[in-house]
Amino acid sequence: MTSTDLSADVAASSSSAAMFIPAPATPYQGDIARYWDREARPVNLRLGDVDGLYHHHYGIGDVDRGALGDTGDSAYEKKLIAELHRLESAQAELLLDHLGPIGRDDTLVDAGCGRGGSMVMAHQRFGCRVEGVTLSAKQADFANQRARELGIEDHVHARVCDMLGTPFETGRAAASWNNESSMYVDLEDLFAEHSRILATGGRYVTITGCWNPRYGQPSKYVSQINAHFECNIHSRREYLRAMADNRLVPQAVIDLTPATLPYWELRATSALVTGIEKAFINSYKDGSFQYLLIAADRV
Ligand SMILES: C[S@@+](CC[C@H](N)C(=O)[O-])C[C@H]1O[C@@H](n2cnc3c(N)ncnc32)[C@H](O)[C@@H]1O
Ligand SMILES: CC(C)=CCC/C(C)=C/COP(=O)(O)OP(=O)(O)O
Ligand SMILES: [Mg+2]
Repeated sequence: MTSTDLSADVAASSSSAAMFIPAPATPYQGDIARYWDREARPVNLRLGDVDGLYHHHYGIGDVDRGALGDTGDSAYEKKLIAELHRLESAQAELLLDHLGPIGRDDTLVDAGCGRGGSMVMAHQRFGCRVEGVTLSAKQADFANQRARELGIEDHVHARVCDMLGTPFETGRAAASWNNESSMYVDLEDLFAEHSRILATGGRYVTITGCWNPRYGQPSKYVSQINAHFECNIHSRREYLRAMADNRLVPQAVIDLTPATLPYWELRATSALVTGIEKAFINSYKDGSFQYLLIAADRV
């Protein structure tokens, strides 16, 4: 498969001046586009500055207390930022681990690509082409600028586009994913589109926060997270049902809740707190909210 095979949108360009920005499909999507256009939280930008990989997702894994050193140390906050960033990159590595065997000639699709950190990591690991979509022109510009700086703009490209209606050809993507971006869309519509673009035998992966049906209904903490990000968190049941409806058969379902708690406990001690930390910690601890990885085969 060549890099141009996947995209029917020949007019798309990585140059921001030439970027075609479609009108939002719904008023809600207009709100979300504005939200991410305006977003500039230090907890995201300062972490990205550590090594140039800019993420808008959370971290997993144990905190390396040795690397953090003494809280009284003048370099402590800088080390804390580096540690939070390391855990966020570990999260993206885990997602990439579940994409299956990917060749240099393959194309991957990042649905809701943000500033493009996961796309860069995917290209660096597999040497393949990665196409990202986001509602935010600012984020797409940022991701394309980073790709140019790294000299990988011929392989990594972001565009402003609704993930529910992409310009990608049917049945050509080797793998696709949502990294903390599926809570902005209807899951039946989302998985219908992934199912359309994926090759038969291709792999879909999501890492997401979802409410736990065992708790009963979305807890007050889940409602706080929804309000904070203007999103609509789905239940674990909805994910599995919508996948089954759309020829996506789960191969792995991993509860990452215990693995993400150390990230949140550490972040809550940082000067970069945003105020949402307690809602995540409380909802993970009371069992109303789960951090989940689901990897599914397109059959
Ligand atoms: C929390 S950020 C995650 C970014 C990225 N996946 C990461 O891990 O860094 C959510 C992203 O979803 C995107 N998004 C939300 N709804 C979308 C839609 N309908 N189509 C395309 N992107 C969407 C936003 O523009 C934003 O880039
Ligand atoms: C797991 C859930 C429910 C995620 C909601 C989507 C979201 C906003 C993710 C993190 O983005 P970010 O990195 O911009 O957020 P923050 O500024 O809090 O780090
Ligand atoms: Mg963040």
